[in-house]
Amino acid sequence: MFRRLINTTAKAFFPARNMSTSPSGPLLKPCKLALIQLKTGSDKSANLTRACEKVALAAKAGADIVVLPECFNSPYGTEHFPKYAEPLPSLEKPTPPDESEAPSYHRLSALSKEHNIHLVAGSIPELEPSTKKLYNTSLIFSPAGTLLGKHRKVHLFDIDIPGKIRFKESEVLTGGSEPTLVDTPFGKFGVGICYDVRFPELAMIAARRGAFAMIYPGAFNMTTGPLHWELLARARAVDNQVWVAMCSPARDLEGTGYVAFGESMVVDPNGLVVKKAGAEEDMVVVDLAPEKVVEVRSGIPVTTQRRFDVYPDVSGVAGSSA
Ligand SMILES: O=C(O)CCC(=O)C(=O)O
Repeated sequence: MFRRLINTTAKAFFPARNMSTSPSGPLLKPCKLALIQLKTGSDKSANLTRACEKVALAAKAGADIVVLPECFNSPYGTEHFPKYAEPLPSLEKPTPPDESEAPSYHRLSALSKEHNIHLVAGSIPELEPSTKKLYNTSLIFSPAGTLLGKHRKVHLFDIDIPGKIRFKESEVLTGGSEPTLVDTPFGKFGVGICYDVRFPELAMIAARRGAFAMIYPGAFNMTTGPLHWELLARARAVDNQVWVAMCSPARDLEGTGYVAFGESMVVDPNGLVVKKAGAEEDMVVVDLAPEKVVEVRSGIPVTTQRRFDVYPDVSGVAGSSA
């Protein structure tokens, strides 16, 4: 039953037209990727303005794809999500609500268009007007400012480590129900949000459907950040022989709220950290070379050695080349 559900979801989400991979590999041309490790506060408009300024700098540095962190337009906390949430369009219903209702959407769309970049716009709290449900949502824009993808965080961050950290997103949020794969002229990439990185399936599904990278806006904390942030990024990269990008807010030890870990990073398809930020506001810029995925997969050919006769293929494309 579980297997059937996954396969159905994956097939529904990744239509056949998205299934081919170029003979040259999943990254079709050189790509400059920039992660903005942003300092955020409680003023939504100020957060957006700061994000716009930093994205402009990334574009000036030649970035093709720019990534913002999880919950970059609000403080991170269940008490804040309802107050900051906005209705957002979807691929199925692309007409956006008015600017007064969805200011973040309009500013981010204009931003990607102004700088002619692909923008993985971190995540923001979303209100679904028809159900009144709230989601933690990443919008992905094309250089024309159109919506290319929308990822609703699938795995909600519900943890309790006594004496260290308790967080329960499910008190107010609903989990998304689809993996996300975005098609661009560079090739395809998958998107997950923060806690999603702990679940290898989303990255496996994306990689086996032809992705060259997984991009995770995230906001780990001072307990699980040192434990697992880098380990998980490297694990997803080496499992799938793809690039992995993790983009965090800056660490703010002076505030009174949730303290994000920082250390945004890009990991290569060999699982090596190529570049990593510290705790402060920063920008990580990395050139992704098209030959890297091909080279790593040809040297260690796990992508062709899988045994789907022994275990199921969660991507629903057994026999695929990734
Ligand atoms: O998985 C973790 O340790 C942190 C996850 C998290 O902070 C989040 O999902 O927002």
